[in-house]
Amino acid sequence: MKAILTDIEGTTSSIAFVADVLFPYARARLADWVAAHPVKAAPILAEVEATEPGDPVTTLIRWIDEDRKATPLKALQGMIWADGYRAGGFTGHVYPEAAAALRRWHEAGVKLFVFSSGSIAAQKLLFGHSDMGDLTPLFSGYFDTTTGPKREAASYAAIAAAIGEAPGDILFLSDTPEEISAARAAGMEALLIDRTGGAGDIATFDEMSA
Ligand SMILES: CSCCC(=O)C(=O)COP(=O)(O)O
Ligand SMILES: [Mg+2]
Repeated sequence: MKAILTDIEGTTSSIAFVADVLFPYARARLADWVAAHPVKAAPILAEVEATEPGDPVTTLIRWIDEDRKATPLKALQGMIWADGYRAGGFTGHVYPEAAAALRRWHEAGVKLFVFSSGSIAAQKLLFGHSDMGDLTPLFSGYFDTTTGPKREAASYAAIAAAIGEAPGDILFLSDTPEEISAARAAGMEALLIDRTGGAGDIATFDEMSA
């Protein structure tokens, strides 16, 4: 493989970290953050209101509870999480074996990229302030849902074009079967990871180096 494209939640990082640390942090601070940053918040609130008429703050809090992968919500969450990372409130969870594999692949000359529903800013924060240290030097680029939905093949075709490699030379890793299907439909190699040891192709990144 010339490049590896990885998902975050459930793949490099635990679902529990996102659900039990990141989401509650943003949920508890969302209303105050919006009030304190009216200029940054305005375009996000307008986009939310255009999607769902009503009070956008109430909508955003419901979207967090529903784990909606909506681009404006993800942009706002990333801005709020920045405060938490910078204040040392938490570090980004990355499985030790995933961090080791990413370092190994980078060393071997494989280009590494991220594709997550979390905003690009949020991706850089998680890997930049991770339990395993600053992993951002390992990555050559980041993609989020501004490129396209993760369950649509066109998004993976667009990423391959942006990376500048043929889809068949790119390996995508994710814990979500619909994302794996979309990547394969675009011609990428793809492996489903199931960290519970269930029905995935792999359970850890170590199985890929075997
Ligand atoms: C980028 S950190 C925040 C994770 C997040 O908000 C999210 O929705 C993760 O989804 P993924 O596409 O990485 O499974
Ligand atoms: Mg995931």
